[in-house]
Amino acid sequence: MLIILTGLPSVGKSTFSKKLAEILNKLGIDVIVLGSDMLRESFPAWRESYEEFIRKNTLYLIENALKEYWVIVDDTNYYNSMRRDLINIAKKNEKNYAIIYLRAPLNTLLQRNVKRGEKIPNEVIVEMYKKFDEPGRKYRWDEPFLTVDTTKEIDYYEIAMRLIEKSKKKDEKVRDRVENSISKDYSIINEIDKETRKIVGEYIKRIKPKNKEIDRIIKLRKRFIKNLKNEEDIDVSKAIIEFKRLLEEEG
Ligand SMILES: Nc1ncnc2c1ncn2[C@@H]1O[C@H](COP(=O)(O)OP(=O)(O)OP(=O)(O)O)[C@@H](O)[C@H]1O
Repeated sequence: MLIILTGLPSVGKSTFSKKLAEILNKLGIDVIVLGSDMLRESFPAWRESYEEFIRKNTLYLIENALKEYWVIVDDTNYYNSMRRDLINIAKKNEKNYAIIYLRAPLNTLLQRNVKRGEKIPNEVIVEMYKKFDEPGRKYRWDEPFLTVDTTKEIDYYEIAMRLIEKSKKKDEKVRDRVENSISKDYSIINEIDKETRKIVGEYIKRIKPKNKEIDRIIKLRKRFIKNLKNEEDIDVSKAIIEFKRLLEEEG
């Protein structure tokens, strides 16, 4: 299992990793916490030119560890491309993965950062906060398994149990198949949604109903789409015929 943490500096990723690893270890799971800071801090000084080496070798370490152990990635994983690289490692090795998004209000981050000596200037955190690529906002694959507010009490035991539960589920390939079929259903409903809007438009033009009746027709269409979402194996043409019949009968 690959646990991908993401969150801004000072949100509490290292604290969280350590505590979660301790609980998982107590529950009998061999787990290692890895992050790019391990390599970064092994250089006596920081240079931009080291960053590519650090990135590549952190991924290399993670992939090798994942073959044997659970891995918690203690990194900011600021861009969704970083999370995607990690997910690809999990998939390649047929392991489950879970993104855990740690969050806290900006003020809390700044206060914690000052308290630990402001190694990163507060202005940098403010800029990062503004631009942070929140997990799941753009892509479904990037959706967090859990979002943890680090200003509240964290139930590590509950989190560990949920991760163990997830690790027992079928591998990512099966999950991908399920996700693909969900997105297929979604695009079918979209198509029916568009088509029924057109039908309603033409119907209204033809019949010229009063305002009150128009409202009822609009509601009828909405209800039809809503009910469709609970159905399996939706057929576009059958659904359109059914909607036209409904409109003629109840419209
Ligand atoms: N849940 C929490 N409640 C209160 N303080 C916390 C919490 N988690 C972490 N802290 C404090 O916030 C500071 C930053 O924590 P930590 O090093 O775990 O953050 P981080 O997200 O790993 O930061 P970075 O990305 O810069 O390494 C530390 O001083 C830590 O004691």
